[in-house]
Amino acid sequence: MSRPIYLIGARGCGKTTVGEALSRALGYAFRDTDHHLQLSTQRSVAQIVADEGWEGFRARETESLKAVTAPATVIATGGGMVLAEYNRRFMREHGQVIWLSAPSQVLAQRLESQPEAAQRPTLTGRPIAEEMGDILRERAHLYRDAAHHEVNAMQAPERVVDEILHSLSLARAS
Ligand SMILES: Nc1ncnc2c1ncn2[C@@H]1O[C@H](COP(=O)(O)OP(=O)(O)OP(=O)(O)O)[C@@H](O)[C@H]1O
Ligand SMILES: O=C(O)C1=C[C@@H](O)[C@@H](O)[C@H](O)C1
Ligand SMILES: [Mg+2]
Repeated sequence: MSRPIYLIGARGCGKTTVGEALSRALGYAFRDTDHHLQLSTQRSVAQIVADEGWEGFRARETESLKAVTAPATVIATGGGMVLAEYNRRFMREHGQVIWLSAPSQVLAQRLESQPEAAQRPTLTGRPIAEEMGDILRERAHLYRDAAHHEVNAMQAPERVVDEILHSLSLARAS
């Protein structure tokens, strides 16, 4: 059975972009936890947070992770999926976990050119470049702990896909 592949990392690291390409390369399905939540609640992240707070959003995010988990599926996770220990353990136990890693300045530049504020409401109230620095300082160890493999997300998306495929074949051979 082909175990799911979970892509983790901060906002803007390319989980959705790379995940779609990786799923095509493998002939896998593609799911996205933020998108699943949006469809199942008919609300954006910003609306859920306004209605239920971040705590409510995080609880729904865990349900979304479980709902999309299936064999032969590439799963793009929300940037904060690793905050809960339950989610980190769930992903490691159910599949292969890949961290798309890039410096905060690169992430901030990408997000500035495509903000999508309804899906990415501010986490700290600070300007985006500062926020991404704070978020990576807080979360880098969680991404590292959750991941089976760390991949350089500053390369072109097709190179990122190749590096993931390489990591996975090494993982299978060992
Ligand atoms: N490897 C890459 N090189 C250059 N630009 C990229 C790369 N990956 C993604 N991008 C661009 O960065 C932006 C964010 O990408 P994407 O939406 O895939 O990130 P994400 O990790 O899914 O973010 P979120 O956690 O908010 O869902 C998009 O404009 C996308 O085109
Ligand atoms: O980094 C985060 O905490 C988030 C990232 C997005 O994918 C969404 O899940 C939401 O905006 C929260
Ligand atoms: Mg995404």
